[in-house]
Amino acid sequence: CDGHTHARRNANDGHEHSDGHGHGHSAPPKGQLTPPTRPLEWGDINIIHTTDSHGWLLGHQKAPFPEPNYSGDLGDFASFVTHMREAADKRGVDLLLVDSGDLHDGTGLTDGFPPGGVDAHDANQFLKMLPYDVMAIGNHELYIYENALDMHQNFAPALKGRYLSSNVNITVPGPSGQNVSVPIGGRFSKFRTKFGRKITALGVLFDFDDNATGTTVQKVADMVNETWAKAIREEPDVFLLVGHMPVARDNWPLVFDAVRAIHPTTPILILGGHTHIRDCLQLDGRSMSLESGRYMETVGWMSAKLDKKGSTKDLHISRRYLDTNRVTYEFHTRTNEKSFDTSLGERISSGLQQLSARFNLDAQFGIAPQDYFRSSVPYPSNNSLLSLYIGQVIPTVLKINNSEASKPALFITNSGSLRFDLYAGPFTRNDQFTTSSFPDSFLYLPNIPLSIAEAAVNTLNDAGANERRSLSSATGVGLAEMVGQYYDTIKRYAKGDVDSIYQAWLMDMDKLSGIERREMVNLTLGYVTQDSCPGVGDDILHAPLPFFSTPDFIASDPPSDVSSDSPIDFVFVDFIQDQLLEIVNGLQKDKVYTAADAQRYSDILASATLGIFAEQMWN
Ligand SMILES: Nc1ccn([C@@H]2O[C@H](COP(=O)(O)O)[C@@H](O)[C@H]2O)c(=O)n1
Repeated sequence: CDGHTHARRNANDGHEHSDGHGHGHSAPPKGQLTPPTRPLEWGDINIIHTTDSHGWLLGHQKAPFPEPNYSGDLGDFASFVTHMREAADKRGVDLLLVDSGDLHDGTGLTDGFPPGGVDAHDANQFLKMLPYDVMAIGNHELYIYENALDMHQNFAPALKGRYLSSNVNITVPGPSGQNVSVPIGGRFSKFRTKFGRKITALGVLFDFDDNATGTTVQKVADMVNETWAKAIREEPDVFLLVGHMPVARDNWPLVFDAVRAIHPTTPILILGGHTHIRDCLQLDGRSMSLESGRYMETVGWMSAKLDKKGSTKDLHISRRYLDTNRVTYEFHTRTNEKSFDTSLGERISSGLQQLSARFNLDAQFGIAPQDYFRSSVPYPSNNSLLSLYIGQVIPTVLKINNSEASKPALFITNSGSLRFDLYAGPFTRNDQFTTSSFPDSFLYLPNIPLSIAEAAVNTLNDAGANERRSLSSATGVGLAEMVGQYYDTIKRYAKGDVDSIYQAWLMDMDKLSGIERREMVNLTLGYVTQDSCPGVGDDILHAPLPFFSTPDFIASDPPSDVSSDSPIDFVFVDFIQDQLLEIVNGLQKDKVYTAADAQRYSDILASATLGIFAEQMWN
């Protein structure tokens, strides 16, 4: 792809943001946002969909495009929902608000809690203020038992049976003191809409296997044969299949087929998530499956015109991907700057600001001298976030107060742990969490020959490169076909590792329209979606960011003056331990390494490294 761009990157001056001087935490100017041109299509059942919000409730606050596209906060979203509900009432149609999970991990609002707190607990109080009809559990609710317990005890009850975990349980002390395994939320929900339509809803999680001890995830294939069979026997007007599972290349067809076996023509609306992409497909003419991106960058819209029971005609179903900003929201609710805000919206916005202040999220570690990008610049390069992280941040920070520091070391991490671009200007506590949110530990295997450590990095990445080729929508290879071929890929997928799918999506949009669209001066940078549903899905026409392929695993430069058979410390993040041990064991036969051989390298957690680096180097 070409790196150069006419499409706007910098909202302040209308020109490409190239060297990154002086762009910090500033409110995006509304006048620079492109307004939509097409009203939404309404049906009898309409759905507003969010997924994978990961704590991005204060909106995206950086100035360079595409960030201003997503500058609306949860309060703005709440005002949008209120106006849309009123519009639905006026039309006499139903409007449902649905979320597909992953509320945890991603910003300071969720992860910046003080000692003794629980991830996302405080931010979730604001989500509870929205009138969600159905929410489903995500894998990020399950990495840590305390988070899952908090969802079970303090979040699910607010949804009154509509926080759904059809295949996810938690073990808790029962009334008689013995441990019992119970659904984290509801198994399924049957309810009537405001205008009397019967809905049967489920909340399904993909086959995730990296969940915390004390939680269980039943395989989707087993779920459809058990509990669930009862839930679908009776015919509703609409099946609402919500779940933290991508709409393509996963197990939705199992769930869909189970319903279709009993109800061949009942409308089935599927709202998925997890891979962070915008996507839509139709499993048949009376169904639609929608996935609505990530990080509150996208609000999905689906509308279905219902016909007579038993009709075999194709249903009229539409979808749209909205950018989450006030210009979009005002356009679709026919409001303006004065009439848009609701008291609920204002309460949520100011409450989130107070939470941000309480968590000290604006505290500054240092001033980043330039932008560092995740995938819109080549790796390695001077403005690659991956290069900065593995080349400078990790080797510098992990050597602090470390008795191992004098020994030669090779550092490796998964690129998926870096979740967001790092912009020039003040680098705050919130930026630290958006860029690297996981409190993962650094472990090491001592005395690994340098050549074995380097070969392990290459082997890990070979699996990743194959995977990306397969996942490109241009080839359309399904997950099932990949089993056996890329066994390692499947294991990573089951751990929740889907970054390569998001990266493949970015690669495709750059390949298909990047050069031509970035030449168009009237377009701002943003997502360009090619899905397989009819018509154009994106609400706003954008130019895609340039995309450069990056490895799934990044390693520091090998220590200098060390021969290839010299022993070194092989330092890695614990999230990749299982894969790494398996590969090291495949590459050498001197010793079978197990988890017991992996020692703690540093007390500093991954989520703290960038802040420590910024304090030392950017002041
Ligand atoms: N402890 C963890 C947990 C996850 N990751 C990374 O996050 C990705 C999964 O997140 P989704 O939002 O895509 O579900 C996964 O690909 C890992 O790269 C991590 O690094 N550490």
